[in-house]
Amino acid sequence: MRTDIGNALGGEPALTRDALDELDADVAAAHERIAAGMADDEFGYAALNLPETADPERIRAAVEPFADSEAVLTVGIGGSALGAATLSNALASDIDAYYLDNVDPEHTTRLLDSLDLSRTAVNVVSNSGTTAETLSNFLVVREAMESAGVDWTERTFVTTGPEGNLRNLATKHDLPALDVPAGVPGRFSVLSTVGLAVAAIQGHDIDAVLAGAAAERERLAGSLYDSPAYAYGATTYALAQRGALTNAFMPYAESLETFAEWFAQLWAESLGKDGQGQTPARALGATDQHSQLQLYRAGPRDKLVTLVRPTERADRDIPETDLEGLSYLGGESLGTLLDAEFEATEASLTAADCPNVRLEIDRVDERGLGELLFGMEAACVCYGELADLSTFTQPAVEWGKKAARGLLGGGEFEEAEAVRGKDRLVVE
Ligand SMILES: O=P(O)(O)OC[C@H]1O[C@H](O)[C@H](O)[C@@H](O)[C@@H]1O
Repeated sequence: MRTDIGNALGGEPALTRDALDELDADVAAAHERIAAGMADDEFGYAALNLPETADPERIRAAVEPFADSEAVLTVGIGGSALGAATLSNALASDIDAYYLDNVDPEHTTRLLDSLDLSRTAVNVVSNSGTTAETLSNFLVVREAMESAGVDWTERTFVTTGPEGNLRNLATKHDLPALDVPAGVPGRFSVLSTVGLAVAAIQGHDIDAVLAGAAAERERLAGSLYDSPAYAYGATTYALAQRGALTNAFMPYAESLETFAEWFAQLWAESLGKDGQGQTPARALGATDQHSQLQLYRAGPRDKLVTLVRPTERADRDIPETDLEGLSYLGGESLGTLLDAEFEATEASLTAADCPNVRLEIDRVDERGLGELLFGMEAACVCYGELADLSTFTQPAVEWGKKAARGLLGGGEFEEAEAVRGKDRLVVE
């Protein structure tokens, strides 16, 4: 992974060389903390050890019974779905991957009606084993399998922590079970059983994903000048301090669209606390040049734009044409055009003094994805250390989970009851 920072903000370099050197001293301290956490496999920091500690053999062995599937359906939400979806949506496979994360009944019904459940592997993923959306969706899927005459116990495996309803279910029905490694929060779990099982079923090279991540891990050092991951984490933090409170994450590759979703969870849930954080916005190049870019370039000066691209891709020529005004396109390729759009957006942002960061990998393949995934995780942890945040907790999300359970009668939650309907304006 390469990080290339366009360091303008409102006409001046946002980060002078002196400011960067000062920041670098803080990065050295942050790295010391991170390295100590990794050495002790502390909660959260343990995720940065996954390139070494994940066991691809074990993952492949666990999913082997499902190799004959024509599709794999993951039931999970948040960090229990987005990592796997990032990989499966980035890489082509003959085995289709589907995700049930939301509990939208129309979507669930439509999806289940479209699948041949007798040829589908079902992967139920929940670290806690208690998440209402996941367990509800699982019960619905199980019923659909039974109705279709499919023995659900033959086609289901779970990925979960040591305790909880899902673990009990796996034990009761003797389902194959993969363990969520200890100390790895959901949004940092893509390089574990949670993110890699689907990729393994789809025949992707999960060793290469881990090798890409390991290469980026090797480059974590006490200086932002030596580590593309820390360079990204430290400069996004410093730019946020200077007012760039939104980070528009804009890959120039259709295959990385879900990556932006995964990034949004990582950034929002890890860093959005104590009145701090940087709002992740999801965009896609070149499509969103024709919609969101107007705001990024000319709207409030509270943003940075992260442009992401592979430097190599399978290309496709644009046919020659004698259509008037279009001859400049003939003989070019779609890839050349996309690259020109990328460079033009970068120039456009720089010309308007909008900070922008370029992240590049060689290719959208297993290795490149491993680099980018690990790079963003390490960047996020670095940002969290610099901002003195508890990167690996999500109290605001827990509040909502408890409230939903309380409102459904699954437990008391007076705080939610107390504010229901408070200070609202209803217009009918
Ligand atoms: O894996 P689970 O325990 O089901 O949790 C799924 C998701 O639940 C919550 O929303 C957490 O904030 C997420 O970080 C987590 O990924």
